[in-house]
Amino acid sequence: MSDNNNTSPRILILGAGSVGCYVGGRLLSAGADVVMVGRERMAATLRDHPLVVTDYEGFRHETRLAPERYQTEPQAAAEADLVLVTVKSQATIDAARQLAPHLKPGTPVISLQNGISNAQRLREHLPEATVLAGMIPFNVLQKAPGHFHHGTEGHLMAEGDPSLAPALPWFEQAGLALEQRDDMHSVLWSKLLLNLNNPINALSGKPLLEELSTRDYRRCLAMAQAETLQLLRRAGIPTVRLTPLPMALIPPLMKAPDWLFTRLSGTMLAIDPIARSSMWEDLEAGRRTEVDWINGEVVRLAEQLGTTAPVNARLTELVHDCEQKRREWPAEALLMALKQAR
Ligand SMILES: NC(=O)C1=CN([C@@H]2O[C@H](COP(=O)(O)OP(=O)(O)OC[C@H]3O[C@@H](n4cnc5c(N)ncnc54)[C@H](OP(=O)(O)O)[C@@H]3O)[C@@H](O)[C@H]2O)C=CC1
Ligand SMILES: CC(C)(CO)C(=O)C(=O)O
Repeated sequence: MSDNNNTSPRILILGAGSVGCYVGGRLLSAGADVVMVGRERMAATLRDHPLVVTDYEGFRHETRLAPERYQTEPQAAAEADLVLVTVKSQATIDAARQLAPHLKPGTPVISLQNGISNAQRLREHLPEATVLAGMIPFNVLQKAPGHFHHGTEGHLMAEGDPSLAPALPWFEQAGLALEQRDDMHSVLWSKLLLNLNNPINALSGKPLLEELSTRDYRRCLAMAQAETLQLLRRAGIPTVRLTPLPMALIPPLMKAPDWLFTRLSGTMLAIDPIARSSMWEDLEAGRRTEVDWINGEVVRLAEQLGTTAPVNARLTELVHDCEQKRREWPAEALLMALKQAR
């Protein structure tokens, strides 16, 4: 039972796939006024199945969605008091173009996406909205049709703005506290350091837990992260701690032998054994991936600094190759390919 006596602002989620349905389902569990906008494929799933949201701490909420709660056209954005954009980075510009004709001026729009530049790209196409960068740290897995499971720890973050005030209690009550930050650029780069595992996970073809339990895959990740940390230092971009360990200590942890890694990694390895990265899901579905907005951001940062990022550039190429022709990379072969790139 909600102890929030206020009327919920209308929260519209644009691009309701894994993250959008999970966040939407949690907000609905608190009684918030949520409309999700996504594809007919997902709308059909949610007509046939209840929306179930669960988390690693035992939370479960199940609801039969009224048809108006999951729509396939963006017109409902006209009534929105807050928009959460949860499309993949390759779909950001299209999403902005779809929102633009409908939004009331000043509507807060949070990019709840991976990558560095999504909020800026939304801002360019939504000049009258209040676009805020956001960050979702945890893994969401569609365990069964319509069942979205939040498998790892961490809480939502977004750029602070007074326009968020009416929505924040609803996030809190939904168990999805949203922390307002004034250092989102650092937060996004720190999340990106973790997302450098996405291409390695996608290329491995293995669940996250199995991939991260393989030292040579972790060595690949350490190489990509060390290259990025060096560039961030040169660019004067500080990192923030999103895991129990400071970001700078993650590459040495990744390189550790299995017995030491298992002992030191603690909650970082508390991952559902079937969970995969969102990039693996794109490759599996034959879709273009987000690699240009993950490793590609590192390559662009290097270019701005007048240098190169060969490990991240090679990972980008390998993922693009896999988008054309699917193959799985054994750990040793991937490590060799990255060492040759340096
Ligand atoms: N999944 C995860 O565990 C995590 C994901 N993230 C990040 O969150 C973001 C969302 O990821 P995720 O939820 O996995 O992605 P999904 O692909 O599961 O969800 C996005 C959905 O939006 C749909 N879509 C795209 N464009 C539009 C549009 N214009 N109108 C309506 N629907 C649209 C997509 O359909 P279609 O595919 O047909 O285009 C897809 O169904 C990404 O940036 C990701 O990196 C962050 C942390 C964890
Ligand atoms: C949570 C995490 C890091 C899981 O890989 C992710 O962001 C993703 O899959 O895109």
